[in-house]
Amino acid sequence: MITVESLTKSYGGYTAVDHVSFTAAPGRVTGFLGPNGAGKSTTMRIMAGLTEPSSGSAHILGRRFAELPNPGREVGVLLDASAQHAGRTGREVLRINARLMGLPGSRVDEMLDAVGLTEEESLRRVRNYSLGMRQRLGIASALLGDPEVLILDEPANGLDPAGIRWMRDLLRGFADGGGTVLLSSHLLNEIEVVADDIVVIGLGRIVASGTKADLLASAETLVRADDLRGLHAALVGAGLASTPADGALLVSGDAGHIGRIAFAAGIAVTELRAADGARLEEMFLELTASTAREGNAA
Ligand SMILES: Nc1ncnc2c1ncn2[C@@H]1O[C@H](COP(=O)(O)OP(=O)(O)OP(=O)(O)O)[C@@H](O)[C@H]1O
Repeated sequence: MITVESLTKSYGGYTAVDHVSFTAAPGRVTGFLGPNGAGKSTTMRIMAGLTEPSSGSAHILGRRFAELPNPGREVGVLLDASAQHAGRTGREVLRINARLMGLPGSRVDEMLDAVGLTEEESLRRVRNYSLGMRQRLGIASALLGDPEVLILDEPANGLDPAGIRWMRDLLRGFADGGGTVLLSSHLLNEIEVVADDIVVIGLGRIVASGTKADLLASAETLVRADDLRGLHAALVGAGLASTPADGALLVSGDAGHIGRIAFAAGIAVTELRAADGARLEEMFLELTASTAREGNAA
């Protein structure tokens, strides 16, 4: 469990994180979504004890990071995959971390295997790793101590589609085993495929949070029919707002009501479903645009 309460971080006069509150629950993958510069990394750095908050708190398993008796055994953190020692081999990086945590050397092989780094790759120096390989190594480091909580900042960066799928399965398995996963991304699609809960941040403030199902649920229904014009007229005639969109209509009304109006008008419907994603995607696009206007977009 991660609990963030009214967390605020100011740099000079600039508030990078502004009264941020949310929880990430065990057994669930929580996606931390926001455009570039929204405050995701700052929030996660505070969670991992690397940055002091100006006010508010972040607790992992009920304690601040600095108060955790053996942090690596309780929380696995991946903040910047490129920050690993470039002159060491991947295997050395893991071996040193394992020793620091009092873990047997066999754990290193288990983790290399779990993240799909081969024996030969593990003997290369990290400076010669691709970004995707660094991410895998970073995830191996985070998992090494068999923690209950994972905090991963943009772990999908640099992974190819097969790698993203692998990571999704890995995080799903971790959460299904009772673990807490918080992962950040600036890409809605990345979060959408893996998260159970989503926290959206923009310009340092939480702008939405909830289950993915709730956030993706839309008040609108998408409907298609061969006679789209006729259906549009019938819906508008019945007092519903109907907007033509890409060979379909987006209608503010529930599917049953729309189906009955179509039936009464003698129009065969070819598709009728909740217009998923629209609300979150729109909100996220607006956020990205407003951030870009502030000149913060990377
Ligand atoms: N040490 C610092 N000094 C001054 N400003 C900072 C510092 N660290 C972060 N910021 C500012 O705080 C804001 C939030 O940055 P942060 O790295 O947390 O965003 P992010 O959501 O992780 O973005 P990205 O997706 O680009 O990684 C940015 O405007 C950034 O420039």
